[in-house]
Amino acid sequence: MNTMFQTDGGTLRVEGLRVAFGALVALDDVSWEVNPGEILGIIGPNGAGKSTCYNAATNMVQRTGKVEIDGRDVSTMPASRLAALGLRRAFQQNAFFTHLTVLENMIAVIQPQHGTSLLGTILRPLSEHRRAVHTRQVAEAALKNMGIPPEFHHRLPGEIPYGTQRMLSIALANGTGARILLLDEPAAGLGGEDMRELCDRLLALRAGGMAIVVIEHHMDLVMQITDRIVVLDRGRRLAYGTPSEIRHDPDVLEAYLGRDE
Ligand SMILES: Nc1ncnc2c1ncn2[C@@H]1O[C@H](COP(=O)(O)OP(=O)(O)OP(=O)(O)O)[C@@H](O)[C@H]1O
Repeated sequence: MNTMFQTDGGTLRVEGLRVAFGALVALDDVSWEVNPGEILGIIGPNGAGKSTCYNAATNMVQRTGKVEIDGRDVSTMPASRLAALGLRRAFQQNAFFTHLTVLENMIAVIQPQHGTSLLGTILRPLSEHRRAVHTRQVAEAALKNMGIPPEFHHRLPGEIPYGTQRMLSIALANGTGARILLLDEPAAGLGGEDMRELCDRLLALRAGGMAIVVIEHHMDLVMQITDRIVVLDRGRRLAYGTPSEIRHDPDVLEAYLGRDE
């Protein structure tokens, strides 16, 4: 196994999440957890509350309920500090700096941990130069780990194939130091070969110890790679279990899997 994938994964646990937008209860008493080396799937019909779950878990929306990382209550911690604890989120829309190359995007993301400073460049130019070279190497390795080959590193994100763009958005969320990754429909718009590539990469991240949560509409992918699944329906947790348990759950079959979507 590629040791670059090794990570000190974390445990994210949410308990009794509740979010209301006026009279609409978008999330009602929802609990789940994901541990190092696990993939948790969140599924449900449109409007079931999946994205709101992420917003609630990352303290980006007003809610009640509890969020814990490694047993520590982080319910009131700002989203930026959660990122420093290793909780990272990749959005469904590929969010890149469109005028920077693929490599520059990666460097921008990892700069806080590995980067150079203006003052340092003026006062200690040689050591800052070494740091810049090191940052670039770390960025190149992070891109290669997500299957983004060197020939794309100097292109703009909009110029690389769509499947590779999806990998780039995961690589950027991962950056360095990610321990828990929240992915929003990572397979959206992907074809067969790209889908297989995505599965392989996610399984490699899991094998390296990362805790991963995926919101996903592609049932094949969810059933294939997840350890546990949360099924949401109209803001409530309809079922929670292994793929096999979910596949045979009568409530799930009736409410979601049985529908033509
Ligand atoms: N900021 C908001 N203000 C008002 N209502 C909202 C807001 N965000 C979400 N909702 C509502 O909350 C419910 C849950 O939305 P959410 O986006 O979490 O669903 P979802 O399961 O992610 O759906 P999809 O699969 O379509 O992305 C929906 O009824 C949605 O319209």
